[in-house]
Order: sequence, then C-alpha cells, then structure tokens
Amino acid sequence: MSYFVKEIFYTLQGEGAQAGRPAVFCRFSGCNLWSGREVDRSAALCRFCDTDFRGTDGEGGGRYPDAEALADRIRATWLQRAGTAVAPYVVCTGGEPLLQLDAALIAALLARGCEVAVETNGTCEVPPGIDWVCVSPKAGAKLVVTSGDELKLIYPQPGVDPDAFLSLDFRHFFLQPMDGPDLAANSARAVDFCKGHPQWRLSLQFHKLLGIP
Ligand SMILES: C[S@@+](CC[C@H](N)C(=O)[O-])C[C@H]1O[C@@H](n2cnc3c(N)ncnc32)[C@H](O)[C@@H]1O
Ligand SMILES: Nc1nc2[nH]cc(C(=O)O)c2c(=O)[nH]1
Ligand code: SF4
Ligand SMILES: [Mg+2]
Repeated sequence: MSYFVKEIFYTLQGEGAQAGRPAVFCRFSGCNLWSGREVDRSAALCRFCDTDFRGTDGEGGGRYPDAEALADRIRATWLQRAGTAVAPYVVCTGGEPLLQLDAALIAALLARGCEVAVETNGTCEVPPGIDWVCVSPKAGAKLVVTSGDELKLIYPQPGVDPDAFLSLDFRHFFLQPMDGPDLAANSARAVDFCKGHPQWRLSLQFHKLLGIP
C-alpha cells in the first residue's frame, strides 16, 4: 500500500505528557472529520483544526510507494539531526493518521528501532504495536478508542463534559485550551477546570509559544 504524507519534520513534541521530547513528526494527508478546505470548515464534524493536512506538498511530503520507503525517510530525518545516541521517536499525526498507519508501516518503523507514537481523534481502531497512543476526542464524532496512554481533550467543546472521559482506560488526562480567537479565555477556563477537577492536567501547545514547528 502507498502512503500520502503532507510533511515529515524534526522538532520537539509540544503537547501532553511527552512535551519537550525530540521527535520526528510524520503528518499524514487527509482526515475523516474535515476535508481541510476552509469552505467546508463550518459544516465539518471537527471545526477548530489548527493544521494544514491537505495534499503532499510539505517538506518531506509526497506519495510513498510502500512502508519501507516511508520508514527509511523517517529514520533518515531523525539521523540527520539526532544522530544515533537515542532511538528515533516518531509521532504519527495528520490529518488522521489511523486512516493510513497500518501493520506494515508499524513493523517497518519498529524494525528500524523506532519508538512509535500516534495522535488520533479516536474514531478508528488502533493497530497493535504502537508504543504511545494519544487520543483527542471530538464532540459529535463517535469515540471507538477507549484506552491508551493519554487522553488530550481540546477545551472547551460545546456539549462536552470532560469528566465523562475519566472512566476510560488512560494513564494521563489532559485539557488543552482550544487555539483560535478565544485562546486566552479558553486557557483561563482550562486552568480553572483543572483546579476544580484535579484528575486533569493542563497541556499547552508550547511549540506555538516558542514559534517552532
Ligand atoms: C491536528 S490533530 C491531528 C491528529 C488527529 N486528527 C487528532 O485530532 O487528534 C493534532 C492535535 O492537535 C489538536 N488540535 C487541533 N486543533 C487544535 C486547536 N485549535 N487548539 C488546540 N489543539 C488543537 C488535536 O486535538 C490533536 O490533539
Ligand atoms: N511541536 C509539535 N508538537 C505537536 N504535538 C502534536 C502535534 C500535531 O499536530 O499532531 C504537534 C505539532 O504540530 N508540533
Ligand atoms: S480530527 Fe484532527 S486533523 Fe481532523 S480536523 Fe480535527 S483536529 Fe484536524
Ligand atoms: Mg499541530
């Protein structure tokens, strides 16, 4: 199977429990909750997306003919800057990565010594073998992934009570303020919610604060 990738880049994980960790991000093209076109945003299931995941025109983007080719490029991106001191940490994101991330690609990454993480909206089954699963539920989209390493809820979302997720099987529960015109107010509300519901921790998108990818 071939893979459509928007971009591959090396940066620090900016969010959640792994924030600060050097990582290669593989951003897959396409999502099941929004076309990625601005004209479709107001009618989409997910309307607050901060990401351009359309097409394959980013750095390292393209159509990769098979898992070996994509895993080679990801590993090379790591080696170029990180060297061999630490195993490559690979964050698969998108768009929705679980529309494309399959057993063949996971196996190819693991065979190259990579640790594999995924950022998913939780609407697609997670294939076995992934080392770190971050689920970010979206209001109005059926959640099928009910276990994982971290649940990172974008806050606030109309009609969503964070505490309804606390019975699910995750190690960490994060509230991440919704970026956009109301970021300041959303951040204040997220702080306030965590203070009153201490099962939750705040996740800031610190790559945005730093101006890095
Ligand atoms: C662009 S998404 C790609 C992965 C997957 N489709 C998902 O939604 O989890 C990566 C992360 O950014 C978060 N995110 C997207 N738009 C955001 C926004 N406006 N403010 C804060 N976080 C946002 C998502 O919830 C997700 O945790
Ligand atoms: N630095 C950085 N950290 C991130 N964590 C999740 C991201 C994503 O878009 O999935 C992201 C991203 O785009 N950049
Ligand atoms: S599910 Fe993820 S990639 Fe898709 S539109 Fe929402 S935030 Fe963006
Ligand atoms: Mg992002």
